[in-house]
Amino acid sequence: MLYIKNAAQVVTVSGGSKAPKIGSEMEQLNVIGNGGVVVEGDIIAFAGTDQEAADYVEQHAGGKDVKVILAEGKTVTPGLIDPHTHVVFAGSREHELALRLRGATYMEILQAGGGILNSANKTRAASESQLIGETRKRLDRFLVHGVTTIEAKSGYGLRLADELKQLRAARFLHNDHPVDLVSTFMGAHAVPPEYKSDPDKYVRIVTEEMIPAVAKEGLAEYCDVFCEEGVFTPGQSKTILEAGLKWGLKPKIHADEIVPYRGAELAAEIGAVSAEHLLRASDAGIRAMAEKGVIAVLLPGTAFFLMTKPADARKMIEAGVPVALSTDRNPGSSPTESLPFIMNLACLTMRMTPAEALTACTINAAHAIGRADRIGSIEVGKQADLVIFDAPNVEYMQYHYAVNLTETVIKNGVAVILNGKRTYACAR
Ligand SMILES: N=CN[C@@H](CCC(=O)O)C(=O)O
Ligand SMILES: [Zn+2]
Repeated sequence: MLYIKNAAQVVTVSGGSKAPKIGSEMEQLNVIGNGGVVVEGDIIAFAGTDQEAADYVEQHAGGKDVKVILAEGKTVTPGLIDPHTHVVFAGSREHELALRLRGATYMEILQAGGGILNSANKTRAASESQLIGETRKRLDRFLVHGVTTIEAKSGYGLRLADELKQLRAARFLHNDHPVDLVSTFMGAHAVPPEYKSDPDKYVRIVTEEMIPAVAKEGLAEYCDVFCEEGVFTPGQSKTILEAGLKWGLKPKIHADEIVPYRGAELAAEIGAVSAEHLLRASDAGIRAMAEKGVIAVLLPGTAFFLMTKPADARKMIEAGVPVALSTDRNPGSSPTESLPFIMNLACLTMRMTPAEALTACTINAAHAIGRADRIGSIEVGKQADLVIFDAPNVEYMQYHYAVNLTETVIKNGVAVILNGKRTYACAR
């Protein structure tokens, strides 16, 4: 039995397990002041005031060993969830930052054969074990920032064997690392150079060869596509996502990131689980997403790193679109594992409130990856994924920005980071 004792705040984010929180619900964190949480095995057994928690422990411990973690002056939240990453790749692309600072745009770099295609070359050349080693370090960093579950997309293989290699690396790490990974197939991340003159042929390879192979091996739950001018058209994107659906892969879409391209509209039309980026989404697209309950996964770190205006989170929340947040961890447009910093940016650059930002990184993020029945809130019976932040309240977490306040991380009932120190065998 594990007893987190006397926290300044236990921020449960309860009440959203059936449907994502929208509008003013995103503000409702259901905070317990002077709270306690009790974990039995890997499950949350009790959450309430510390007095109630102490009574629960007395009544239920029954001679069992009780490990107590003191949380005085601290804030306890659900484990943070990142619903959009491209974490499995080889190498890095720091030279592109210098190019962009000298005036090149992200899309110009891609169109010249760099960007995603640069990472694809490195990922194709890497062995599965090399990919696992590089990705493991990134997962270690996610964990020290309080992130206990992430979504992970393929899309740096861009040919069958290498897409499968990425997804198998993700599956291996899901079983081998404390962070849980939920996989998405994104063979349609870019058109590889060998199909530059015939992108439709590549679309056919994605739909007729890659999707069936990924589905048959059970390597992904979702299918995603980069629907963007100069990458995949809305028509090609629809074809790919419908092929995914036929094979049981639920649709997600990179939409309206660089230019308005009717991606939000397409997400609503095909009933996507989520549409991601949305920096240039149209008003009609936002309305359509709200009507269909499509989750907006917003990535303010990407706008920050690409030095451009972020998505209009306020408009989306006011329209009733459920909003989630993510790092977008990838080597080109967002090389960070700090989801807490993304929450800071959501407040400081998109005017989300501290409460909305936390909802967006917990229960709404859980819905975006189909896990809201098990994670995303502190409720009895849910998986014991919890974080203790060295902050007296949620507002403080967003105010003391760009600093890692994560102190202790409980994953499946085990303190994998305890007072800032890893307790599991890790890469470094
Ligand atoms: N925009 C497309 N894909 C990624 C970036 C991938 C990369 O640059 O390597 C994103 O979500 O930002
Ligand atoms: Zn992305």
